[in-house]
This record gives sequence, structure tokens and C-alpha cells, in this order.
Amino acid sequence: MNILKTSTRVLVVTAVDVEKDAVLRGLRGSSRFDVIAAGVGPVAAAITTTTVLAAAHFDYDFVVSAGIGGGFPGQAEIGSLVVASEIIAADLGAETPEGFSSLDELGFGSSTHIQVDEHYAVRLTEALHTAKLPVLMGPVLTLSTVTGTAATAAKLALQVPQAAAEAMEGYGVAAAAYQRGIPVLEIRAISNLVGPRDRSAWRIGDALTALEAASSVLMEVL
Ligand SMILES: O=C(O)c1cccc(C(=O)CC[C@H]2O[C@@H](n3cnc4c(=O)[nH]cnc43)[C@H](O)[C@@H]2O)c1
Repeated sequence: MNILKTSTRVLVVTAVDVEKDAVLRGLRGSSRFDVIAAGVGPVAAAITTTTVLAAAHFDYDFVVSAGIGGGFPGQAEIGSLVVASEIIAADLGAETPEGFSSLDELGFGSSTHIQVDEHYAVRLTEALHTAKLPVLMGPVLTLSTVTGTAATAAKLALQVPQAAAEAMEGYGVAAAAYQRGIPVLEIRAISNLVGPRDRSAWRIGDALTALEAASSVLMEVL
């Protein structure tokens, strides 16, 4: 019996060109991967990912949301990597006197948690660890507004106790992939800590270096 093994096709979705370039450097020209910069925020990410998936003349096997992100203090250090264990739309819901209520809790039936491909998330985390890159697997929050106060950081940590990182695109990318039944992963290279706004403390260069290294490992795993 002939078993034809077709090669795995992966769409990597970043927000901006510097992230895209870092991923492309790490992938070293692999033709199995397409990398796009879809814009900042969950809406741009969802629209662009949906458009690219619909226009492709083949089925992608994986969609990966990749870029820099904020690390929750005590969880993810600047320059480290976070692989999402789940992708959570952390501000999709209602504020109540008792705290945040998600769309699910409000009874709108739309999930604010999207499951990643757990098998490959674990394999990627292990491979990054083996490559001696500092890495943690944990929930990654998607927010439309970058957290800028200790109070909001504390509120989010209470809302999602194991929250490892926050960024602005993962849920949008994941929702587009989920709609087409394509497994999704999210990887964030930590440029700053989630908390009081101090843009001068963002280490974007270090994070992009980590993102490039992580992309080499991603190529080996998928
Ligand atoms: O400086 C600002 O006020 C500002 C407002 C909106 C966006 C930005 C970005 O630079 C975002 C770029 C990109 O980075 C991701 N990112 C990085 N750190 C965080 C974070 O702590 N919280 C949320 N997102 C973060 C995000 O995914 C954006 O695509 C700056």
C-alpha cells in the first residue's frame, strides 16, 4: 500500500512586520510555512486570518499566533517564551459589581476560551526547553487594551489565576482557525511585564531574538 505523506502546511500570524521578520529568520526559508503580519488587535487578526484561510487553495494543518507579549509577574520573565495552554478573550464580557463576567457566564453561548492543540503545545514547550530556551506553558490572555496599571494586572490574575501572558491577537487568530476546524497554537516572546505602564522598559529586541529562536524550534516540531 502506498501511503502518501503530504507535508504539513502552517500559517503563522503575527501582528507587525518586525515580528514577521523575526519568525521568517527563525524558519530559515522553510516553504511549509507562510507568515503574515495581520495588524494589531483581535479584530485585525481575525479578519486577516479568515481572509487568508479562505483564499488558500489548500488546507492549512496548523495556524499559529506568534509575537511579543506581556508576561505576568512571577510567571514569565522578560526574554522568556510562553506557549499557550489555552487562549482566553479576557475582556469579552461585562464588568459587574462582583467582578468580570465572561460571555459564557452571561449566557450568550459564545466561548471566550479556545483550546489549543494540546499535544503539539506540550511538544513545542518540551522542544523549547530542550533547546535551553526559558519557556512556560500557560493561559495566554487576549485583550484589546494593553494593561497599564497594577490594579488591572491584579484583576486579570484573579480572573485567570494561572495567566502567564497577555497580548492582543491570539483569540482573533484562534477564532478564525477554529471556524475552519484547523488546530491552533499561540507563542509569545515576553517583551515587558504586565503592570504599570512603562513603555521605556519594554525589551522588544530581546523578545524578537527569543521569537526568532522559538520559530526555529517550531519548524522542527510541526
Ligand atoms: O504603547 C502603547 O500605548 C501601545 C498601545 C497599543 C499597542 C502597543 C504595542 O506596541 C503592541 C504591539 C504588540 O505587542 C503585543 N504586546 C506586547 N506586550 C503586550 C502587553 O503587555 N499587553 C498586550 N499586548 C502586548 C501585542 O500583541 C501587540 O500586537 C503599544
